This record gives sequence, structure tokens and C-alpha cells, in this order.
Amino acid sequence: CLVFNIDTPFVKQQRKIKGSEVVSWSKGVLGVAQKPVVISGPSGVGKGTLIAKLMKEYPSKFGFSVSHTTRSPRVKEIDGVHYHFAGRSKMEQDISEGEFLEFAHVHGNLYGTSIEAVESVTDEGKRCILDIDVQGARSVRASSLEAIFIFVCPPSFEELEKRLRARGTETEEQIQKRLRNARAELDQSNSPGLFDHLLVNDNLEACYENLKKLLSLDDDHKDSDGCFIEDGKATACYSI
Ligand SMILES: Nc1nc2c(ncn2[C@@H]2O[C@H](COP(=O)(O)OP(=O)(O)O)[C@@H](O)[C@H]2O)c(=O)[nH]1
Ligand SMILES: Nc1ncnc2c1ncn2[C@@H]1O[C@H](COP(=O)(O)OP(=O)(O)O)[C@@H](O)[C@H]1O
Repeated sequence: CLVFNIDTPFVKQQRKIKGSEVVSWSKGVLGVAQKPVVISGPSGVGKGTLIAKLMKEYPSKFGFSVSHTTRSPRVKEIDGVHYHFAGRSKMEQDISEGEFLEFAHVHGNLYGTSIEAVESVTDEGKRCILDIDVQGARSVRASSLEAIFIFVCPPSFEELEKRLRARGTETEEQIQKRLRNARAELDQSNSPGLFDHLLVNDNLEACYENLKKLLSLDDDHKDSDGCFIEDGKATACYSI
């Protein structure tokens, strides 16, 4: 099986401490396996909705990287399916022991992708989808895991707020925090060399078709209005 060096911060730190070569390896995410897909974007933009559509249409092609988080489960969220809901001290310990590919503090909670989360998808022969924040995307970019990076934008800030409220899963205080963070995340979507594609989620079906096009799942190149993709260098997708 194919192995490659996963240069996580833990591996780099161990190399420094030990002053010798430290190699950590993972399997199956390089070579014949298709590149994992990293999807980022502000809270409420529709990342989960798009990913759910993709997984429903292509259950044997894609697998979701189930992250760990210290946030409380929402109604209908299942432990081990949507997230691995974890205690902070246990998660911090696992991070310090090098079990995570990346982690970040987001909206006041700790989130992270364990190496096992990615491997369990690739072990099934599926293409891995990661729903992670911009900091996480940066960490994965800096690691040797080659992936495709997609940032999902809302058509406007007002629409983002509307969706977040309509979802009804957060308190007013949490909504305000997520909206504040959204501005910073939207600014960072333009960081040079970070995202390969910006996808505007205005009309859901049009956006989904464009996502499929990006992933070469749709080769009939249908026109889609209300949603566009920028290849290569990310440029502002709209102004707030
Ligand atoms: N860095 C990182 N971010 C994550 C991970 N899992 C989820 N996130 C991000 O954490 C943020 C909050 O996720 P969540 O609490 O599910 O709220 P939502 O974005 O409103 O659905 C989102 O930006 C996710 O993309 C992870 O493993 N690592
Ligand atoms: N294109 C869209 N138009 C209108 N509502 C949308 C669209 N995409 C998603 N939604 C709705 O917006 C809310 C937030 O979507 P969700 O997938 O939970 O966002 P995220 O995972 O990015 O936080 C959900 O209630 C979802 O049904």
C-alpha cells in the first residue's frame, strides 16, 4: 500500500526535540486515491447541505471525515456520524500525542481532524470530504496531504444571517459570534494560495451542480446562473 509522510505539527516538534529524523506515515491518500476535498466557509453558508447532497447522490464515491469537537451536539446530530463529540481534556491529550492532522479553536470550541478520520474513509476506497474552518484549511495546506480546497461564499451577508437564524440551532449569542467570525473568514477566503475555488451558494441546485463540475462529476457543462466558480487565484466573490 502507498505510504507518505504526514508532516503534522506534532511530527515537526518531535523532530526538533529528538534532533533526528522522525517520520510519520499514513496510507492510501496519495497516488491512485483521489485527492481529498476540503470545504470551508462561514457558519450557515450551506457547507453541510452541499456535502449531504453529494454523499446522498454518490454514497460509494465519497466519505465524510468525521471531526472531533468539544461543542455540544445539536438535536439530530449523532455521535460518530456528524462529529465525534469529545471532552476538552481528552481531545487536548490526543492532539498532544499526535493523533490529529489539524485542529483549531472555532467559535469558542475545539475542532480537529484525526488522522484516523481521514484514513477510515480512504480505507473504504472513497474520496474524503473534510468540512473544516479556514485555520484548518491552512494547516492542511501546510501538511503534505494534497487536497482540493473549496471556499463556499454566501450571496450576501444578509442572506448568511437569514440562513443561520432560519436553521434555528444556535442561541442569539452564538449567532452573533458566528456572524462576527464570518466576516474574518470571508476576508481570508482571498488569502493567496489558500483556496483553489470559490463557490457562491445562492441557488442551492445551481451551486450543487457547480460543485459537481469542480469535482468532475458532471461533464455535460450545463449553464448555471446565480452561482459561479473562480478557478486558480481566489478573487473577491462579493463585497460586504
Ligand atoms: N479546523 C477544523 N474546523 C472544523 C472541523 N470540523 C468542523 N470545523 C469547522 O468548525 C466550524 C463550526 O462547525 P459547526 O459547529 O458544525 O457549525 P456550522 O459551521 O454552523 O455548521 C465550521 O467552520 C466547520 O467547518 C475540524 O475538524 N477542524
Ligand atoms: N442555497 C441555499 N439557499 C437557501 N438556504 C440554504 C441554502 N443552502 C443551505 N441553506 C440552508 O441554510 C442553513 C444553513 O446550512 P448548513 O448546511 O447547515 O450550513 P453550514 O454547514 O455551512 O453551517 C440550513 O437551514 C440550510 O437548509
